[in-house]
Amino acid sequence: MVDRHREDLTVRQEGAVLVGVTLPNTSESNDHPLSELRGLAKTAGARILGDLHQRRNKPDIATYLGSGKVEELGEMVEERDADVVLFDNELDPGQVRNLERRTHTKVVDRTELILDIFATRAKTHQARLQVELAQLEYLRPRLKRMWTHLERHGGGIGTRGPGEQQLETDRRLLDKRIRDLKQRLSSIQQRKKREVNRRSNELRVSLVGYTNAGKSTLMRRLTGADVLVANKLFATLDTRTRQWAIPGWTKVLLSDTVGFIRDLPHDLVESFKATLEEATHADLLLHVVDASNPYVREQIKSVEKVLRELEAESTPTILVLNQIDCVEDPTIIHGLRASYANAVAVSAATGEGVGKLEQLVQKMLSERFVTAEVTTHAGNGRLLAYLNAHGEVEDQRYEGESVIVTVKIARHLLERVSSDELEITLLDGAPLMDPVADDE
Ligand SMILES: Nc1nc2c(ncn2[C@@H]2O[C@H](COP(=O)(O)OP(=O)(O)OP(=O)(O)O)[C@@H](O)[C@H]2O)c(=O)[nH]1
Ligand SMILES: [Mg+2]
Repeated sequence: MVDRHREDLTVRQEGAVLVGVTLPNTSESNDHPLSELRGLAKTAGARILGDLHQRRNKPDIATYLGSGKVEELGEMVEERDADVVLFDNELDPGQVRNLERRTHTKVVDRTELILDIFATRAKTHQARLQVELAQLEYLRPRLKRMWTHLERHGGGIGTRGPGEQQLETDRRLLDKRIRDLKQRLSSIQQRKKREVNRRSNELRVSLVGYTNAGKSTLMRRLTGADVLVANKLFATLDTRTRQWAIPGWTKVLLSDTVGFIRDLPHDLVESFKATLEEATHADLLLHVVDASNPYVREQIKSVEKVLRELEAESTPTILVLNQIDCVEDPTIIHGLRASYANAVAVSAATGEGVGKLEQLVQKMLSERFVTAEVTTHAGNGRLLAYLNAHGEVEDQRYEGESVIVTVKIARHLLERVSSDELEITLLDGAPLMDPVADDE
């Protein structure tokens, strides 16, 4: 049952008609209301046969689209021999059913389309499990729809009278699979957490941002990593981490991860939470945007919303205004820099501005980190272990009964160990806070 439905979701090679309804509260400009859906449809491999757009004060309860427009859609589908209607909005199961009935074709809403793209692009074990979980959560309340669909096309052995009993059995199987997936994902997550804890002396910087902004291109530019770059939405679905040789720091790790999108389906955020948190719980975030996109401000807002959902809004962040080689009007960059603190204009493609970005990263890391000479008695093994675990020990020498350690360490972690048994001399960075004061 589940597999059958998943086959239905595949829109590859299919001829599609795009539909979007703009409601008054949408903040988007009027330029190309369906341009993003067009990108999603192409990424899913659909051939676009036509589109239809409507402005409404509120969605129609039965069909989302107004009834005149539904007629028009039906005609367009027939005329162009479309296999599927792709909807830019999120539909409830009843609306899908009504639209399918009236247009005599398959109707796929925005959430289902994004899930489908994720399903075809997921490569690693973890990403596959996460996508399957999101799909099943999406499917569960819609099980009934599939059965009525079968009944309608009526008949044949094996499809007769599935009824409530069959539905119950299916739901139970589905719930069992959902539990199983959650369990497997949580054990993967725990294993990863242990790995991260073991490497707690490394500094983590993560690239986050709207899909197709240029995160992977920037990752390549900064670390030389051979990551996939593509003019497709959701080219990257897994987190990739590489050493970043940034002057003055030896243990900086840079991670590239899955992009965000407006109205990212809730089930997907939930399922991908582990992957997203892995990236967002960093020492520093590089929020990459495509400054040449007319919707850049909306995209920044969408990303900030997801970051809040992931409780990462307080992580220090640099806004990377990427693709400036494609921005013709300089006032756009000026405007963005005026609205956002810590913004740097770059082109990941040409390398312009990347030096400035590295300088700002160095500066922001230095604000959180200090280099210090810590002097203590040579037998203070606990402190030495602590400094090695949480900081980057650059030098360690003995003088009589004492040991002097030169260490680069997060300011608050050093403040935590200040005591009478040791002496701290700062080699760089602003003075430490009084040790009795609260952490940060
Ligand atoms: N002109 C220009 N194109 C760029 C720049 N940065 C990225 N691109 C192009 O933008 C497209 C998307 O780049 P990616 O690096 O794959 O974007 P991403 O943010 O990793 O996208 P997802 O993984 O899909 O979220 C590719 O076609 C890149 O070649 C830039 O600075 N200038
Ligand atoms: Mg990418």
